Amino acid sequence: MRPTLADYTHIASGKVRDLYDIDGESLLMVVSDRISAYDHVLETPIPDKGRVLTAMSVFFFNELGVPNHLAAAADDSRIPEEVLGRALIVKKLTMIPFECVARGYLSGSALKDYQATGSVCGVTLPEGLGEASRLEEAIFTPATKAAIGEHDENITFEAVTEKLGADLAYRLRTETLDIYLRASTLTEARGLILADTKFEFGMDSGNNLILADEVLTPDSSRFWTVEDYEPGKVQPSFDKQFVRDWLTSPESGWDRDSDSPPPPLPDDVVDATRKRYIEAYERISGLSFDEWLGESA
Ligand SMILES: CCOC(=O)Cn1cc(-c2ncnc(N)c2C#N)cn1
Repeated sequence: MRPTLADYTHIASGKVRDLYDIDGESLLMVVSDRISAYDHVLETPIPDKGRVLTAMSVFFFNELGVPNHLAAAADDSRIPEEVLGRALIVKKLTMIPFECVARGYLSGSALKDYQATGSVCGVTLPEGLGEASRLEEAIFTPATKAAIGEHDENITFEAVTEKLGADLAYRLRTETLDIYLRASTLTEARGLILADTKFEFGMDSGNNLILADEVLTPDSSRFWTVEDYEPGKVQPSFDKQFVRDWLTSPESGWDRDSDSPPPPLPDDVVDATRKRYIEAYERISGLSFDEWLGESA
């Protein structure tokens, strides 16, 4: 008989994930079907999104072979039935208070910083770059962990060094870029560009650096298709473009610049988005989502 979520102590919530304490040493990371767009968490869930993103993290944790916070199998008996397939038992760590971001392409806040200063997180880039430019080599662009609703703030490697010391800062940069390079090579061979991604690390009781949080999911990364890649313009988001296009179409009746919340999504946008998440997982992992744990929504 599996426990229920009520048996665990809720300790934190993000936009789409919730964290529970199991026994002081292990946590339960629960991934919901919620989706965010334009800084809003939408009222319409995407069925199976939580299960797909959990399956993607598990695939990469296994594929990468670096020390990570997974503390049990995805079907461990301590995982409640209601979240089976979209929840993982993880080792409780002392989290490092920085987002460790690797970027192989220029987009988002990094592009804004580059356009303003010619550099990103103190890293000077060549002149003449624009939206979605591929960087000669991937860069480490750490950021502070913003509260919900706020944006992470890009900071310099020196600021990380000042806070954590040179050794740990250097290890974070090296680990982040190594994992990015390996993951982006794998995804690109399967037709998907990993433009950038965000890792979180923690320290265990043995003072070992451990890869934590979710890894290499569409929520923590930008994925574009190799086929449609065209530098110089905003690339379609592999997973969220149907949602973004509908929300900014006259059909939605929503004004992105207003304070009003986005309207509910139509079924066809929900279904197309659900299919994109599954496609991303199956193309990257080579596995069938039908084989993944839990009940399809
Ligand atoms: C609720 C959504 O926010 C997060 O999951 C971010 N977060 C992670 C932790 C964490 N804390 C201790 N040990 C861990 N293994 C982890 C992990 N992952 C705390 N916040």
